[in-house]
Order: sequence, then C-alpha cells, then structure tokens
Amino acid sequence: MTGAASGPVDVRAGRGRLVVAVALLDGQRRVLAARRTSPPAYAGMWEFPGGKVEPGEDELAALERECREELDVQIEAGPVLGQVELASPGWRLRVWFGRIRSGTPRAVEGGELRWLSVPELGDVSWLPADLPLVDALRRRLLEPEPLVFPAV
Ligand SMILES: Nc1nc2c([nH]c(=O)n2[C@H]2C[C@H](O)[C@@H](COP(=O)(O)OP(=O)(O)OP(=O)(O)O)O2)c(=O)[nH]1
Repeated sequence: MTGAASGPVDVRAGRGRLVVAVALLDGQRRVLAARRTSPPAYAGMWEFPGGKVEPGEDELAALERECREELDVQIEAGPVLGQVELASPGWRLRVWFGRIRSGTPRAVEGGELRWLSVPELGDVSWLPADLPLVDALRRRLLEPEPLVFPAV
C-alpha cells in the first residue's frame, strides 16, 4: 500500500483510472462499511463507500458525488488513509478519512451498511484489495491523536 505521497493518478490523461472511497467515521471512531450486491464475484463482500472517478472529474468531487448517490449524505473528506492497486490493470483505489456533514446514511442502491468499531473491523469479509487499508485504518484509529478535518 502507498500513501498520498505517491502522487495523484493522472485520470485526465487516461494513464490510470481511479476508484475513490471513504472511511467514514462517526463520533465514536466507528467506520461505515457497505455490503456489495454486485457483481456476483463481489456480492456479499464489504467495502468502503465510493466508486469510479469519471474522466475529467475532480477526485474529491467524485467522492462527494458517490456518497450522495450511494448513501444520501453530504460528507467532508479528511486525510488520505492510503491507496492500493486493484486487480484490474491500471486501476487504483484511494481512500480518505471522512465524516458526515449532513444526513443519515442509508443503502440507496441496496446492500447493507454497518458501523464497525475497531474490534469489529475483522467481523466482515472485506474486498481483497481493501485488507491493507483496513489494517492501516485499525492502526490509525488506535492512535490517540485526533484526525484533522478538513485535510490540510
Ligand atoms: N467503492 C469501492 N470500490 C472498491 C473497494 N475495493 C475494491 O476493490 N473496489 C473495487 C470494486 C470495483 O471493481 C471498483 C469500484 O467500482 P464500483 O462499481 O463501486 O464503481 P461505481 O459506483 O462508479 O459503479 P459503476 O459506475 O461502474 O456501475 O473498485 C472499496 O473499498 N470501495
């Protein structure tokens, strides 16, 4: 896994495609996980809410859009949690910490949502690419330092 220092994916130039997602935290440092219903290979597995950045779209704008579409909430992004390569060549997943500015999350497109405490992070089957991110998330949430919102 790499951090934010590896630089942005050049989506506009078509040299890489990016999936953006969020580790949404509540006031008790719980994280929102979403259960996928499709495609069949991923159905029943859990992920960080998010989706693909459209060509020419700003990354954080895409993240905010996906959260509106999938969860019906407005979010505020904080620091980057990390990024990983996806199994599809040229695709990367970048995950930010986030918190809800307004709304109550609901699974607009089906599936299920769960707020997971740190000890519960291992209770669901995460998508394989997410596992290093979940490890990094667990480590960060066990640190006493607060996360800074918005990201600086
Ligand atoms: N949102 C999200 N996608 C992930 C995670 N981990 C992971 O491997 N992926 C993969 C699954 C998919 O191949 C891809 C995201 O595709 P998606 O289907 O959610 O994207 P989208 O909402 O834009 O949907 P679509 O327009 O392609 O229908 O990234 C994760 O934690 N969150």
